[in-house]
Amino acid sequence: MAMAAAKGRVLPLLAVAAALAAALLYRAPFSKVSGRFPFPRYSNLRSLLSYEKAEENPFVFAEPGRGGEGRADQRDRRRGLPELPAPATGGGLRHAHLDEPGRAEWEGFSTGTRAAAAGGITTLVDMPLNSYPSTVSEETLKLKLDAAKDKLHVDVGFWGGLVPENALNPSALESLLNAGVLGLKSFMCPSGINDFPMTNSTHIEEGLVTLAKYKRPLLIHAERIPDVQNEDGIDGELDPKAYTTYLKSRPPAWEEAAIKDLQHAMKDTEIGGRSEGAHIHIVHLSDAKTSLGLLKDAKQNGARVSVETCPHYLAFSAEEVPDGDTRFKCAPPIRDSTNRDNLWEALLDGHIDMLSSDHSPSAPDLKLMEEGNFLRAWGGISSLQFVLPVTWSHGKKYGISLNQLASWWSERPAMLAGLKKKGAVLPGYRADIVVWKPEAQFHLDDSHPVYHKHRNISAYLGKQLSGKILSTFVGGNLVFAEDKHAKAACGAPILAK
Ligand SMILES: NC(=O)N[C@H]1NC(=O)NC1=O
Repeated sequence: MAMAAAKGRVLPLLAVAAALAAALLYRAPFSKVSGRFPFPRYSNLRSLLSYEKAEENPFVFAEPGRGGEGRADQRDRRRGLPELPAPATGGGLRHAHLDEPGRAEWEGFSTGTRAAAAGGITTLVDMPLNSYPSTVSEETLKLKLDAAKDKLHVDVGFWGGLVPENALNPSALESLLNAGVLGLKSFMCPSGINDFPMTNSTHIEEGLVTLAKYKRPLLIHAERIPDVQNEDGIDGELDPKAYTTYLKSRPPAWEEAAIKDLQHAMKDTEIGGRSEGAHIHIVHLSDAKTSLGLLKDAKQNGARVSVETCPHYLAFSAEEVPDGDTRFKCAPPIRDSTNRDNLWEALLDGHIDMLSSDHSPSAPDLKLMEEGNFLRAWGGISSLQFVLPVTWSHGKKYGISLNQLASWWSERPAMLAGLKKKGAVLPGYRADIVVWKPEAQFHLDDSHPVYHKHRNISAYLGKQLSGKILSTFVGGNLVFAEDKHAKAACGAPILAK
């Protein structure tokens, strides 16, 4: 698609040209991370390029002789945006449930990637569950690729599933990894989807041995039903519409129990351990107390472990979730405001390594919005299009910088997924860029375009946010600008080699 479409009246508004992962001015604060982050490769990266700085620093994307001049065209830059030569790079990256094939009525490759493009996201990694069948074998990955054909508006990689059926079978896992999944994902509690059963610590420890050979990560949903439930646990008398009931049904003890169970597996990833070279990544941490403390200790002891949290844990608090409003139901749950502040602190201190959307929509009827039953409704937040402005809008109160945002949303997720040509603006990298106006406010009212399949199940509707996406480039192609998508779906599937 022609770059010429990027020019015109949008571009003088350019405030920040941010490859969300990339940077020309930034040193990632790895020194502040407790323990070692498993991939210190980008420790001298420079990040966001502000419009003002773009005047001083030519916007260099390509190596000379590789599809461009290697620097911005002067005339184009005066108009606000450099002409982007083809093999450049950067990229905001999120993991999300796109639900196709099999549950396309929940989301889909076309709707999900259009929402991503509109939200300034250039790369997604699709979760292995909520689609049917789950992505647990070479054959089921092939079904994913077939379902995604000609539907991708941004680049999409795939996590595979670690489930009891393949976990103890190294050749099955190898065939899935050889087919190109970027890593594996497993659950330590029921996943909500019958065809994606949970794993125990033996499955995880064995799976890690195979993953170590491939140097690809295992993402873990770390909640486990404790052997002994606390007396505060749910009993039949409590009102299922009350958010406090849901909170009691899924206390921090679930996250703690899972992480305690993983201690042996984490130790195995240390130098000299049985699965040295493997990497455990804890998805969507909510408990900022004991669970986070256990992870800090494991990192400090040399385990190869990282952890993410999600915008919904940073934007909302239990106190403000209205009773019966199941749009806010997710697992683990959104906890109280002190916990939220502690998550921000841990993110800023480097104890939480990165962010992820965990966009997990369903068909609206499964959210039981009329009944308002928190115990029976689908658990999952629908958010993909909004995660960048949400994090920015809320993070400003905690003093975050644009460069930190780029690190949490792009550099580190790209490292986790092993995407060597994404996550930075560097010669030879894919030209993945979002152009946005961080200070521009907008209201997510009924007239605001939403590209997810089901707008009404998102807890962010009605909120005032700041950070308007002006345009999104994927691999040098302008995929979204002036509230419109490119006609062609020019995103690419990403397979590990
Ligand atoms: N199955 C599924 O998408 N589960 C997700 N939903 C959620 O709230 N947490 C999850 O892991």
